[in-house]
Amino acid sequence: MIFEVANGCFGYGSGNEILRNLNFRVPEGKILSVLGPNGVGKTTLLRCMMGLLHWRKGESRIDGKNIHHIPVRELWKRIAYVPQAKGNALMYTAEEMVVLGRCAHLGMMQQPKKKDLELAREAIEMVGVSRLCGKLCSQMSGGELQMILIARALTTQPSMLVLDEPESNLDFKNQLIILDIIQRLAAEQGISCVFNTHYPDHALKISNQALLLDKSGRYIFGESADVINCENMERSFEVEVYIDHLDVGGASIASVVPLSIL
Ligand SMILES: Nc1ncnc2c1ncn2[C@@H]1O[C@H](COP(=O)(O)OP(=O)(O)OP(=O)(O)O)[C@@H](O)[C@H]1O
Repeated sequence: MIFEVANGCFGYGSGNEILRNLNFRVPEGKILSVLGPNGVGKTTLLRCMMGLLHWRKGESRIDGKNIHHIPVRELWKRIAYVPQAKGNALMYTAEEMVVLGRCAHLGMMQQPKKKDLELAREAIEMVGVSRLCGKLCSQMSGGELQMILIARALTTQPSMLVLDEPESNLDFKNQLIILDIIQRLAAEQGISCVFNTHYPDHALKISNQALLLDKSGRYIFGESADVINCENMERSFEVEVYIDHLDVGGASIASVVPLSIL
């Protein structure tokens, strides 16, 4: 599946445009990271991309087709969204919450079948949180709920996974688990992934492409290593940035360090 935004413009209500003339494409099996300062419009961008908010101008396309011309159920079979883990801790157990990922695949009033439950359990195992199966989401920590929401998205078996700051709330190990899952889904199953992040190191580690927003409404889109450089990061975040590459066991790992406020 090829996902595309053509001339996307958005502002809330009658307010100023916060996203202006966005043009980018996510090819099948590629990973796009979205970066930018707090409040610049990253979550808004994800929501516009998926049609949860309407572009003022422009459109989102899947394989060349405006997503608003795709039936809703069909769309949510193809896209799975992991919102930030806050405010949606309903009275479901972890397992029930993850099975909800199968909703778009079930008919009206249809109960999940054995296969749906198996897929849910596989996803729970994949993210390594089987111990949480019977626990109520309302009684989970932010990080635990985040892992469950990611499992729910995997249960959908989407063509594209959209994640809003998937590593926030997570400890080092769980951050690596999630980054590894995203990389494997893309490489092994051709699933495209788009994720917002405040960790440029993570973007450089796993994303093929990056989209960097700044508060003036400008953006830079391209290969991650070209976009996430000192000059662009300094202009977007208004901080002095140092980028180093650590040689660890023959692998080069990028480290992006904020030095001082400009
Ligand atoms: N429903 C809304 N109505 C009006 N303005 C909104 C609404 N939701 C968000 N905004 C504003 O739009 C701007 C972009 O918000 P958004 O949540 O997309 O930013 P973000 O880049 O994801 O931020 P963060 O990094 O802090 O999560 C912010 O100024 C925010 O206050």
